[in-house]
Amino acid sequence: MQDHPLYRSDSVRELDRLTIASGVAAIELMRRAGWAAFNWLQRRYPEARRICVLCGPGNNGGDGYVVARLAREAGLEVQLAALAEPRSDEARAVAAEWQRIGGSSRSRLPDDLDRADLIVDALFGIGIQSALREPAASWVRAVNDSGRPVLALDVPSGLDADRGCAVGAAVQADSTISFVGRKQGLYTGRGRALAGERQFDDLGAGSAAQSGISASAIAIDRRSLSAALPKRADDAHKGAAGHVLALGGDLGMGGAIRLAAEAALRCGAGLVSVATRPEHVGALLAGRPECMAHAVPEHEVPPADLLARATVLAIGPGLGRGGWGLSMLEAGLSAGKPSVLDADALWHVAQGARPPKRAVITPHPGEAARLLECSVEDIQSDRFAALRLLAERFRCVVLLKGNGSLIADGSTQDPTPSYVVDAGNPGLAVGGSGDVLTGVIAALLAQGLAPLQAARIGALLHATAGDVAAEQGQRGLLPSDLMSPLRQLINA
Ligand SMILES: NC(=O)C1=CN([C@@H]2O[C@H](COP(=O)(O)OP(=O)(O)OC[C@H]3O[C@@H](n4cnc5c(N)ncnc54)[C@H](O)[C@@H]3O)[C@@H](O)[C@H]2O)[C@H](O)CC1
Ligand SMILES: [K+]
Repeated sequence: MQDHPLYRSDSVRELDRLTIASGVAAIELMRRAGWAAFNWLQRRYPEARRICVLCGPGNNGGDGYVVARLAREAGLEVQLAALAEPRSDEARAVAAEWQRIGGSSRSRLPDDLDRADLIVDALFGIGIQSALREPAASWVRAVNDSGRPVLALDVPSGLDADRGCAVGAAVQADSTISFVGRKQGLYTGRGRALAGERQFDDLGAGSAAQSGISASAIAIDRRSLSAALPKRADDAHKGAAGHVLALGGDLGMGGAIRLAAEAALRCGAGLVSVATRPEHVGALLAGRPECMAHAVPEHEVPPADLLARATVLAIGPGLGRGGWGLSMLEAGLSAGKPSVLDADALWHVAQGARPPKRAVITPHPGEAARLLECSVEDIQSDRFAALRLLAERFRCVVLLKGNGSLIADGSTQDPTPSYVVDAGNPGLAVGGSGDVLTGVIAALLAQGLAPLQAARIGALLHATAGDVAAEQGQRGLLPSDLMSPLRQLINA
């Protein structure tokens, strides 16, 4: 599995401290950071000639002085502006090395920032915990307004490296190179967007695991897929891959349950049944005859023998918030089977319905806000904290959707790490995309994956399919466009 451990800033500081205690001088770490950043600069921006390095008062700024010196020694045209004098001994030392080779440092932002080929953001790293004060905030806004590519050192300045949010102004980076430990806040929410392309260098620091420092989360990407997918035996028969029963599709929302059912088929479920409004049965069978469709009129529930035959339930796509939807949900929950609860099923959960232990709930930030009785801003201001609260409250597997979806398992006593899906793009933020995800996870549950694994791999599969589909453009990406890449990836 290509899993990357992610850390909170305090753990990275501890690793930093242990590395220094092991005999690597702090200035040596800073020089290594500068070297790693300059090497990345040369690889990623080979055409850049005019570099503007912006240094802050802390050690992030120190990294910037090293980059400026290396760039000047390599013959690039380098301007350096310092927000304030460097504060630590090591930052002062590398600033002196910059001056020794003739480098100057102005205290005002260059007024020709927009003529730089590249801006190096060495203003702030993991040392901020609140909205940037002035003049830092104005410098950050000027950087973003310049329209020039930005290489951020360690963390885009202004971003909270633990929560993945920016309370005030924050740099929009083209790429970010982080040091020593990957910061969790760069992998989800706004942090994933602000970081741009991420690069990492451990600076030769000891591995966190060896130092007893535990990861706060684990990032999984498409390279994790093939090892984790359920394998199909050569003599497999359709019953071996389970039977998904999808419940939903209230009046006017027949497409949602169709998308979930088709995604379940495309991801290898052996049998897929749909229980939906009578009005949708004809169209559903015409469009996807591989499904079995059962009409559930008003005031009725899915037949007991159908619920008994299903191995997995997918409840929620187009379910609606009325009595019909609630009775469908209650019938499904009474079956006590591994279930995926999404969309309006979560609305009913917010009203008091309880997910079973072997459930996966898949709220987007708005649904999470309703479940936790807070605002969407609260959710997005610390997605990791929101995930833990949801897992603890509902005691099941939670998939918090969004840029860098998060997964945690609240059904066990011992806390499992949070998983971060390092894939996906804004093209997936369209109606129907969540219905497809519900079908994907249901298919993996039906093929025997445990709820946590089905949620992790299902979310990764769905996001990666979105990245494949987005190769033809993010705009106009329809959830139906995911079906073909899903089929390719599930057979990878
Ligand atoms: N282990 C590693 O990852 C390595 C880290 N290095 C670099 O060092 C920084 C962390 O340095 P630190 O001095 O602790 O913090 P910053 O450089 O981020 O700056 C903090 C600086 O900023 C001032 N400040 C704090 N809050 C605000 C605010 N809201 N508005 C304005 N100013 C603020 C505060 O006074 C501090 O002086 C890390 O990110 C790496 O880049 C090592 O060099 C390599 C190993
Ligand atoms: K920075």
